[in-house]
Amino acid sequence: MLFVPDADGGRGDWRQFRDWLVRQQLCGFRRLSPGDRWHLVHCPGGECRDLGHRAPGTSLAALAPVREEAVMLSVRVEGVSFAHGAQTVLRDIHLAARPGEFVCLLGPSGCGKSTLLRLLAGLERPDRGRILVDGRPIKGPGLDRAVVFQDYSLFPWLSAGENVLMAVRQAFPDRSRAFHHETARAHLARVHLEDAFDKMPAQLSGGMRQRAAIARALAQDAPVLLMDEPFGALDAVTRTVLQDQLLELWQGEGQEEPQRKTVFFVTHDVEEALLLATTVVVMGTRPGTIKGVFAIDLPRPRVRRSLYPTVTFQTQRQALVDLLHQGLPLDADRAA
Ligand SMILES: Nc1ncnc2c1ncn2[C@@H]1O[C@H](COP(=O)(O)OP(=O)(O)OP(=O)(O)O)[C@@H](O)[C@H]1O
Repeated sequence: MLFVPDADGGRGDWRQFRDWLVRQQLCGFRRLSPGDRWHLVHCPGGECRDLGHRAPGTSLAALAPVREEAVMLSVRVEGVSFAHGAQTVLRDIHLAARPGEFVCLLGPSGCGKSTLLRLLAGLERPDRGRILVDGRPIKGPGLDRAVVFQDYSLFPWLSAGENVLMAVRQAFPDRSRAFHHETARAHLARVHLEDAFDKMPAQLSGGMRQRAAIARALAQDAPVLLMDEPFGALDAVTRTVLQDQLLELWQGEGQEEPQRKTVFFVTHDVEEALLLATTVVVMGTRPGTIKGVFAIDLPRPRVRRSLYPTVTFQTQRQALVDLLHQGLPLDADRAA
């Protein structure tokens, strides 16, 4: 399942090839009608041309001259490098995500996952390269991107409900007070916190705080959701419950990917990445670079009890673990 394009440009399984082309910003994709096969769409000068269905093994050579803007890209990271003082943290990162893609950034501690997320959030600025959201270069934090961190995601001086209300007011400044309250309550109910509107963050458990933080992020109504190890500080049981709830919320937004939010989710947990992601980006360290990109074709809805024992899951898990440990002073077999 691992697909790292070879030097002469990507042969292999069609879906992997398709995803790779999108990531290289050579093409965009769309369904021409519901239930249709995916078609490759090439947009010279903004005018879309349907290149039809491409068979497995299509050579990139035939498409190599196609370098125009890709359609349907939600987020694009173009040649981003970043340093903290003399320490280069990220070097020449290229990434692209379609609307509704769930991208897990997976990598060892210190490889720059959180830094990349902070750059996507606009909390840091790249030293080189740029990041585009919906085709526009970002210049700082914006309402088009909601962020959930491992901690500190709620304002401690506001109740859970007021935290969510604040986001609703920002997203819908022209709507009525009643609408704001109703929407905030509805978002809390989506994460099963209907009774916590008046509770202060300090009165909530870690899992409840993160659910409230997710409710606040969803209330922002942003097309892009950035999550930095949101369940990292939680116990194993709460973590699995929240993973499932996050999947439900994300999938509940629509049957087709473009109707869902584009999610970037930082984790160092391989199983979490496989459970959640449509795409896993594996990062390497010193300095942070991208080692490989996996398109995760596991069926949805993903139910861990039936998914984990399958050969496909185990094979993909092992491939990710091997790639993660490549070049690290660890024995991959023992680490698995
Ligand atoms: N504010 C800072 N000042 C200086 N160096 C920093 C700062 N923040 C992060 N770094 C360094 O940048 C590198 C990448 O850090 P980052 O937190 O992005 O990694 P990470 O992959 O998210 O790690 P982890 O999984 O442990 O959270 C690390 O070497 C870290 O020490």
